[in-house]
Amino acid sequence: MADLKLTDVAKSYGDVNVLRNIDLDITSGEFIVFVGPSGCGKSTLLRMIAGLERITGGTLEIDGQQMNDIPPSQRGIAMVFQSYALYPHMTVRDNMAFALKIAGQSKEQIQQATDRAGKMLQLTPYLDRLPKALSGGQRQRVAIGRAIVRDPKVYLFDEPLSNLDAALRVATRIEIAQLKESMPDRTMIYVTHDQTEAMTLADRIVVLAGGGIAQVGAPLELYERPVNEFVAQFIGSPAMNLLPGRITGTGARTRVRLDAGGECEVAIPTGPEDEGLTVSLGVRPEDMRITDGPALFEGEVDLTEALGEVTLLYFGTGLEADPVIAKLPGIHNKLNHTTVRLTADPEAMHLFHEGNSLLYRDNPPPSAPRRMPEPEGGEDLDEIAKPNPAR
Ligand SMILES: Nc1ncnc2c1ncn2[C@@H]1O[C@H](COP(=O)(O)OP(=O)(O)OP(=O)(O)O)[C@@H](O)[C@H]1O
Repeated sequence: MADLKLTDVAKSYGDVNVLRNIDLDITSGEFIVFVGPSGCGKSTLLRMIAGLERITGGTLEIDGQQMNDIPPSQRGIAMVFQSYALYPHMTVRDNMAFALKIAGQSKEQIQQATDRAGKMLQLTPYLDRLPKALSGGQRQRVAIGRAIVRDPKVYLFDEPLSNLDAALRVATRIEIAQLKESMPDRTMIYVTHDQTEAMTLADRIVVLAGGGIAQVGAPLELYERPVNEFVAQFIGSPAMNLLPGRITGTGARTRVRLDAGGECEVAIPTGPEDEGLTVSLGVRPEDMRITDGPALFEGEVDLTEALGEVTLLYFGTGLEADPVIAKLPGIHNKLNHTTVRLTADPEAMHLFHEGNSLLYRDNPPPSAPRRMPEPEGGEDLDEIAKPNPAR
């Protein structure tokens, strides 16, 4: 068992508030991923859970026991760092055994634990090597092995794959997913900048922004039903297009006229009072397709990027929405500098008013935070994670 409960957790360094109002319930066995822009406090939050940073407000409980003042070694937690943090003069086995020796375990216990971890991580042939004789991926596996031998209740990973090249990243990501499957009752919390890691590893993603939580939810919930423009643009790559417009027809489906000229229908219900409301139409690049019929957007392609399986088309609109991006399956570099008409399915589009999704107006998701962070320190954060849309 390893349930974690964070209640109103805050962190400040002197006068600088880095995190505030963090409420989060993590259930035993969950794989939680923290994402958010650089400097939003992901590592700080992880380090507070580990006990490496003092919690300056609120409480952290693990299995019902308050942990604020419990030293890291007594929290039942192990942390894996981006930098591996291996002892260069010790063999792989000694690196993994180190914490167990300090804890006074017997030789047999240590041998058993390191053999087991070596086997789980396919490190058995390397147990007598020094870290310098290992690849980056193998070193990171040793770092994970050091955590495993201690058999913690909670694993914390701080960008563990970011020093690896692309192919090793994929291989090690899959190993971490398999590791989680082999330890279903262990809780894992993972910080990353990598969308693929977040989307594929997480049971739930926590999007941090502006010192607070913008949304918590299953990866596809955040992708399909973002609560606000910030989450909509943060999850998914390239980011969701946001096209300014106005509601011109209401009902079970909503009609929108875009400032750039196009028109479309969105499968989100609105009432007569919404007539004329200014909105942003959210369309993911991968949901756009070329049409001969009515278009929601028409423009000249400024640039194409053919990536093989998909082609990205970039359009300048002269509006705030620049550039509008479409992601089409296949190779379409001949479309460069041609005029293209684009549409998308009504079910695939989103509507935001003053930054917040109209989808949640009368029906806030349980994952949306109860209290929103106040913007602070001159950061332009007031559009992030507001309560449900005010009209
Ligand atoms: N010891 C410290 N003293 C003052 N400010 C700090 C200290 N440590 C971190 N910060 C600040 O706290 C904020 C959050 O830092 P943190 O490293 O947690 O962000 P992050 O989201 O993990 O960033 P990144 O994605 O770039 O790794 C940053 O603005 C950082 O400058």
